[in-house]
Amino acid sequence: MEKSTNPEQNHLDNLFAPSPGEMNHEDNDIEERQIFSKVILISPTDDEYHLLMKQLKQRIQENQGECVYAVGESDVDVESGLCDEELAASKATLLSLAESLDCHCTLLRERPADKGKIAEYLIRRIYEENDFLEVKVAVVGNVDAGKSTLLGVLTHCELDNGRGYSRQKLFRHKHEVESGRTSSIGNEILGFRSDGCVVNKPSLHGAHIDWNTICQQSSKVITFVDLAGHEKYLKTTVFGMTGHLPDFCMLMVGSNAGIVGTTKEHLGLALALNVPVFVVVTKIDMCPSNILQETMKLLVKILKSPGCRKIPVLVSNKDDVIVTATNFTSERVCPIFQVSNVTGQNIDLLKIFLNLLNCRTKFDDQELPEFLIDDTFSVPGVGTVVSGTVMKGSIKAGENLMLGPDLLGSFELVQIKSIHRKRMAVHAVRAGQTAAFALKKVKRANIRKGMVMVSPKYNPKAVWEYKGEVLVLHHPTTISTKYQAMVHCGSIRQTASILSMTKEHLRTGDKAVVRFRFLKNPEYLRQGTKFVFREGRTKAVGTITELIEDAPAYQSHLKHSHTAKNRQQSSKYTTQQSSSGSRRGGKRWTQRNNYEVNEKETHQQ
Ligand SMILES: Nc1nc2c(ncn2[C@@H]2O[C@H](COP(=O)(O)OP(=O)(O)OP(=O)(O)O)[C@@H](O)[C@H]2O)c(=O)[nH]1
Repeated sequence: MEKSTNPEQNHLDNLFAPSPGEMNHEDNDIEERQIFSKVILISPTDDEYHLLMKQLKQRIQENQGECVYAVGESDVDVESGLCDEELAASKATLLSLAESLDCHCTLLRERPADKGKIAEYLIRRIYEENDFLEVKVAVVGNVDAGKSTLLGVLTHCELDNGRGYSRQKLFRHKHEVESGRTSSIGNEILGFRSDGCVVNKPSLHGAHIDWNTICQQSSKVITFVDLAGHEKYLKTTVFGMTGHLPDFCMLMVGSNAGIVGTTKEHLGLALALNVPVFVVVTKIDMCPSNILQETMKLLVKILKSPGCRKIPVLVSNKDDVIVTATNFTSERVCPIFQVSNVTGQNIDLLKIFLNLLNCRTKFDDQELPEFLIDDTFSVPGVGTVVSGTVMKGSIKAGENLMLGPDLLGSFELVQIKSIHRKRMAVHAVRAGQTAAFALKKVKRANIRKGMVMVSPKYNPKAVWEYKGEVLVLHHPTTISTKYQAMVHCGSIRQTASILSMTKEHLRTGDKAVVRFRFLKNPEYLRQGTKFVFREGRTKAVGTITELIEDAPAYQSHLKHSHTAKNRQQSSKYTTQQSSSGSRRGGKRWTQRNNYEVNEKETHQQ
């Protein structure tokens, strides 16, 4: 079953909203024990069928469009499992339920039980043509771990030659092609149909993969945020982890090189930001088994250490994939894959795992809109374009939103000319989706990463100061007041100074409530947001606990802001020139109107 093209069928949101009749259904007539029994699907009565439908609908809604359903398993039965005939009858009921809810039902596996078998099915919503579920995976790991290569292999469905063939398809800058080293943030997409099959196909004659086709045919799209491995690009990597709001982190380790360079740093960052991690150990085709064993031993030791407290699980077959994927968000499980990009060993297991990953954050599209900007572009013929993530509500083309804060902390009303989602023109986007907006009458030079676009009803305010609960992950000596470091919070990246703290000094491992002040301009923050505070090897993480709205903008800051604004405006001319041909501006657009995010991000250190 492919994506639904029937408009009648496509009102899935309506379909998924509980109808009043259903809510009033006499659920109590059916004993709880009965409805949760393992035999309920074999031959349900009408009432039971309706209740099963309601339960399934709820599970799918709670899990953002899909769930794994185990037939023959139940908490209320003493013994689990069904015989073949019972499983077949249960499957027929499940298929009928799934079809009524416009979902696809795919068998994941059958496993032996106390009595007979248990069958696990993936029930996934069939989305309308331009809609799909989005899951973001940040790809981190040391230089040469094989990050770009694996992404090339996964998204272009072609194996590597061990000499950089696959990564050539992904590099975004000439110097990257020459050095073989990623320096910027890049995005790649892998689409899955509602039945779990991969949509991406090998590209003919090295052509770029067609995002439009992938998105149109997919029910789930995994966006990989490929982050640089080299230490000198750490700032870019931290920005990718905080600003691109990944659901999961894929930590890559070259089996022959082991846990070296930035590997631990990247793992620590993911743990600090509470992003679930899975590990992919590459190059197993060329690694002697004793070296592979050593790498695995050290990896497991680090993951189990008190700082990580993970439960490492080596994934070596489909059963392991299903168990780890279905327990991934809730448990401390850390799946480990051993793959070869050259022979393709275990790449299929990784794809099944990715297919089962689900978006971690629950977004509310009923609230007023809020959009976080993580990049800006100047597109010839289109104008200024901003890309980022819709955090709340839904946003339509033509809508007016408040854009800000500028260097003085003000917001201005702007109109959205048009919207792209994964390079496709769409009329609207909703919470949880990434998007690019073309803006009317706004100069690119006046927009920075970390700015937001929100509903005027929020009456948005920027703050110079905030308080946060901070944990120091590493500092060579002690941190005191007046200490300055870079704050990364969402897409915000600005130096801040410590004004006060609840302890006199902070050392590695210390916790305190710290009051920060931005040095350059006020920012739009939200309570509860996580942030990273770093400078060189010093690293601290925290959560914003209080926004100090009445903190003054000192005269010196105002002056600074004015000069910065003037400088920005004078650089505008150069930026616009560069966008119309020169490569120095860093963003060259090869295709008109093709302005979705991610492709080119030039911020290097
Ligand atoms: N034999 C073998 N070679 C691999 C494998 N994976 C990657 N390589 C090779 O390893 C080299 C480095 O791979 P990259 O993908 O550029 O590594 P990276 O982690 O993206 O490196 P940065 O972009 O610098 O962070 C390339 O020459 C790849 O062809 C593998 O599984 N087996």
